[in-house]
Amino acid sequence: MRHEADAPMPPVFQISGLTKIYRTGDVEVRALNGVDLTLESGEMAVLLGPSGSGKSTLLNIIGGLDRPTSGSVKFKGEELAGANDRHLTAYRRDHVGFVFQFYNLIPSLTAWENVALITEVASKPMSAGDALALVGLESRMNHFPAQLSGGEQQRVAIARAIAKRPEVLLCDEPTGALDSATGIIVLEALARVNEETGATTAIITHNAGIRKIAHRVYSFLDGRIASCELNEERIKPSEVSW
Ligand SMILES: Nc1ncnc2c1ncn2[C@@H]1O[C@H](COP(=O)(O)OP(=O)(O)OP(=O)(O)O)[C@@H](O)[C@H]1O
Repeated sequence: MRHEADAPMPPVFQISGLTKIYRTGDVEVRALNGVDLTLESGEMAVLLGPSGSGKSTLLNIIGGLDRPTSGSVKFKGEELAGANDRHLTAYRRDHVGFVFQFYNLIPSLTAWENVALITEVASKPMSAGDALALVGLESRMNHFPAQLSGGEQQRVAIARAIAKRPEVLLCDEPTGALDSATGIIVLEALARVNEETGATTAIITHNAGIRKIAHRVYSFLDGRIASCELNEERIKPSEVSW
């Protein structure tokens, strides 16, 4: 007899046949066209592909910000595709941290206050200080965003995203606005967060040089997955050639 404890853990995300069609008047855009994709617990995945290939659409759907037209999105075995607004809001609040290209920090609050704003409403957060220390900003906690570089502001945004201890960290072009040296520091922060918190991490990028820091790379083309590679050997962000 099989005991429950022996049952294999479902992947964090199991996505199959995912389609998203945007309709504006008579114009139809098939942003995703039958995507199958898996993300295992704790893995770091890079999503690569040209502009318009569907990467952000996929990230928004797995983050519960948008709904597919058809197909299945299972989060730890639970179907999200037909979830109502309330369910999706609870899912995002409890499980998902987002990092975007632009940091969206509140200018009148310090780094610590920007993070603490989130820890105040989360159920089992780490402290704002611990979250900022994880991204190497312990000495900048009392600075306002205008007193921080772009890379430091992005690290505050990462601290804010992970302070509630999400199981999933979704990053849409997190280094898109940064020069290479700063981008590498931000990737180092993401790799450290992934290792130390175990958050399953997906990073969208246009920069193919970043692919080798991931466990797995999904390449998008025209709303489909053109290829999926597993990296047998990963490189450190400091070894990325930009
Ligand atoms: N809200 C929307 N309404 C209509 N079309 C949309 C919408 N969002 C995205 N699209 C279209 O869907 C397609 C996929 O867009 P998506 O943003 O997912 O691509 P992407 O790979 O993330 O591109 P980029 O790298 O430029 O961000 C594009 O043709 C885009 O114009």
